[in-house]
Amino acid sequence: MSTGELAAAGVATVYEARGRLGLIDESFEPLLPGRAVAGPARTALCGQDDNRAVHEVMTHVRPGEVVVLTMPEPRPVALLGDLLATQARARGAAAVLVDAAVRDVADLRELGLPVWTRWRRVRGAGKDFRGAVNVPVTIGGATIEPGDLVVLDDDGAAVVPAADLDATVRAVRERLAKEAGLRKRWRSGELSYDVYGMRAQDAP
Ligand SMILES: O=C([O-])CC(=O)C(=O)O
Ligand SMILES: [Mg+2]
Repeated sequence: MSTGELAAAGVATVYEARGRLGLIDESFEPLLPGRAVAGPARTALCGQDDNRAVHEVMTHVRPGEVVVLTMPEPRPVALLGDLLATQARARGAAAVLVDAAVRDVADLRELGLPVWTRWRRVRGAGKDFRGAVNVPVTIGGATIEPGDLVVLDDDGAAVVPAADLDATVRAVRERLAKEAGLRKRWRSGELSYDVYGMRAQDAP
């Protein structure tokens, strides 16, 4: 399976298939709604309100990666705008996940690189603190190690540890098959309330 298969399955399915693990439990706005992406994480933990580490992490980005940006206390400060995103795009990044703000939103959309962000805000970041790149980061209660698979869609974001990828792929395929079977039944008019025995249980 390709990471594309996990992207197509979607965040909710990947999370459920893993037994409700790996949810990045935070609200993100997809600047390009409708896009679904999965790719290995390339991480930067910025200094507080500072994006020097974003400049540095661009030197590491490889094609297909999801660039993950955070800072010690996420705040609506713009870590990324069109100039930095243009570098990510040129290096072949699949997406950027920003646990802070972005700006130049119209240009980011024009660029076509899908960006998920916690806030849109113009307030600029400093360039004074090195921060750290290629380190584990924690976002929305989930720890993302560099190289872990990050899945993004209109629902939000989830992470799959690199070591769990094969097992996750199997579990996702099973879940998709199960959901396809259920969808067929619900389409034909059957009701989960009956099929799952809830009506019988709730009967007086
Ligand atoms: O320069 C910055 O700090 C962020 C920005 O607006 C850009 O990348 O275009
Ligand atoms: Mg800018």
